[in-house]
Amino acid sequence: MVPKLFYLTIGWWMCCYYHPWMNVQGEYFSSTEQMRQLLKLEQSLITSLDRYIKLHEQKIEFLQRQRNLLENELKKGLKDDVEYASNPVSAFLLVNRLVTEWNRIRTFMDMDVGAKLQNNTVMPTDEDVLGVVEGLARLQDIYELNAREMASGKLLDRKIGRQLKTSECYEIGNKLTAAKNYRHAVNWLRESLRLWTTDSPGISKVEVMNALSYALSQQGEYEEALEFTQKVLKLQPDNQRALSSKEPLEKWIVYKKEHGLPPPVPETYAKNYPSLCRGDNQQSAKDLAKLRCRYEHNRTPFLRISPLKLEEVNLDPVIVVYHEMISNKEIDALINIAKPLLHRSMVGDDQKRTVSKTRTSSNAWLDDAMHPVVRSISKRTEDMTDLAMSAAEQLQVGNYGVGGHYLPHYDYGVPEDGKEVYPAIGKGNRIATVMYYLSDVAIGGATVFPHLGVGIFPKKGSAIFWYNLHANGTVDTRTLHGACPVLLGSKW
Ligand SMILES: O=C(O)CCC(=O)C(=O)O
Ligand SMILES: [Fe+2]
Repeated sequence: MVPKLFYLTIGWWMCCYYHPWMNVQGEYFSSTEQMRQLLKLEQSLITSLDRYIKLHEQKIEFLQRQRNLLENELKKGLKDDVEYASNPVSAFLLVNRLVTEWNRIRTFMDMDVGAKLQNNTVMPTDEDVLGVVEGLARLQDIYELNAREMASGKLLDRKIGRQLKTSECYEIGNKLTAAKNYRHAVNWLRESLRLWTTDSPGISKVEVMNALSYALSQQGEYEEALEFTQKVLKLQPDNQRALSSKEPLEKWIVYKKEHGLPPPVPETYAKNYPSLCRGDNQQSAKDLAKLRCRYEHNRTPFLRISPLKLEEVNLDPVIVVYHEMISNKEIDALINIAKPLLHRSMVGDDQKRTVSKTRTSSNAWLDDAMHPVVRSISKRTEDMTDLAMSAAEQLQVGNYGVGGHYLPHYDYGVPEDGKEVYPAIGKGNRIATVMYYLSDVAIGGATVFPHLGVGIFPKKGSAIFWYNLHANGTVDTRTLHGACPVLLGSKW
């Protein structure tokens, strides 16, 4: 007799997980803070997968027990099948088993265990993958990093990670190809091929060579592309991808010989920008000799009690650094207030604000009313600049992740004739900028002024100040400035 175990409805796998803290909105790649959420997401996916596996194991165990009971019954029948089949009671049991019990088993087998892979957090998207890969290519450009060194886990002579595997280099190369960044794709695919051994899991040499051939061809390197295609065909004469690219490559080689090709367009940056990012200050020795450090102690009553440590960085236009302007405690408070408000930074004016590759960071706007620390920073900024904060915008907190940057730009706006610059704010143009560094950055992340040859590296607690406009209110184009990509660390 088969016990009616199936009647015990399987309530124990009806459960639901929910992590309220995991509800970040997309665009993870734009800051370290958002990327950090992804580690939490992965952790919860693992927990959820564990649960799913466990429930499946329980389901299998249960089915196994049922199977054994049914088999015992069957064995009894087979022992004397004629008798079993002709006995009205056992005949009933047989038919009943097949109709009822086996149906239950079938239903049970199809039953969901009630656990799904949890993704109540917004999963990162292809756009995030692209963002990270573009950030990586940008870092390679600006900091002159080659794929082989990066793959070995080194960053400018610092060991920061493990050696990458052939499949990981292949992944990066492929994503760069998808981003049409063939120059970097070629280098990563070459590295993948160099690292390839017969033990490399998950990736065949043929796949790498095909990918490399394609990226090379997109760079106009048809000859080498063809060499790889031919190597593929030697290993796999019927490889479809190689077969279909061979002929076009041969044609392109002939075309290139006859007509030549336009040179590839290199990534262009404002003059001096990459070298300033790498730390090559370009002020003349004569200009540097005029710069001073001093205490500012007599402009306001507050400064008498608490003088400010000022370092001149440039005299015309004036750029200064104030040291030790904000305490670690205040920084922690500001960051904590900003964290839940962070979203992808925009560019443009009030009329048209958009997400742009020229600025990859996250930011949040804080109002004085939100917290005493915001008010106190506003007050301090007033003491520092001698400018009234009544005409200032809210405090903006920004966070850049690895590869995050802000290409050279002006902080002032240039309105159409007769129009207000920032109508939504209605306070005229941005006279000056004050920027507090709320973190150190392990490598990179400088604020640079390409026209002036000035580069300032973030130092936690210091603040920089400059005027965007001349004293007569016209714009000062020498204030072009940008935030270099963060190479290692998180910039606040
Ligand atoms: O992060 C920096 O170093 C510069 C930021 C900046 O220029 C801006 O937010 O306007
Ligand atoms: Fe700026």
